[in-house]
Amino acid sequence: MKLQLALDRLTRGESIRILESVKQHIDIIEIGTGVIKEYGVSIIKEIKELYPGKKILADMKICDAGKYEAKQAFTAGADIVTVMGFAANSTIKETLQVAKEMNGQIMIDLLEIQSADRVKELSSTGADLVGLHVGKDKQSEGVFHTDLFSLIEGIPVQVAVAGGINSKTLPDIKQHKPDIVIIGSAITGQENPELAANTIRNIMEDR
Ligand SMILES: O=C(CO)[C@H](O)[C@H](O)COP(=O)(O)O
Repeated sequence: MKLQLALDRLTRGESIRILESVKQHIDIIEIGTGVIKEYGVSIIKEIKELYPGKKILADMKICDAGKYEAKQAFTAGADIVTVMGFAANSTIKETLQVAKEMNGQIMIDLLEIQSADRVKELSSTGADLVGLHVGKDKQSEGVFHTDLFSLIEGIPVQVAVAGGINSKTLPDIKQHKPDIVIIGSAITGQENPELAANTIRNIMEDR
């Protein structure tokens, strides 16, 4: 199980300060959609250069023009790029093709996808990593719940989980053995992000 730190709604300086304090606890650095919109894809390049040993996920949330936008992120140094599950199959396939050519991977964000048939269809494109995700705005109705795992049951995909996950909800989520746990605010929004990341890592590792 890998820990992905989501850098959302942060400045460049805040992102780097937090990364410096939590780097020993995390496996994947997610550069959030809003951060990329604020600074452009150059922020991907900058963070990859600062942390060459970490995988970088660029949360591009691609929903169209897949080839062009995936290329932008991979060229800047992303290892994984997100594409939305509601995008056209042609977008998914083109993004996947670029990932293969550029030695990268795509994560299909299942935000608002409610049909397992759609997940099967997505998996049949050859994509092998999906994200079960409760969006920031929808978190006011409830954060990530383990019921969401039913969406991928029996489908041969690796799974990431995201959406308001914290040290209290993680133990239940862990029982479902997700491949990647994505955590943003429960680390970046804390007074002591290092302590928060350490606590989460300890739960993940049964320490
Ligand atoms: O993709 C995202 C928002 O679209 C976030 O990265 C993801 O939801 C994790 O952040 P948080 O733990 O704060 O919910």
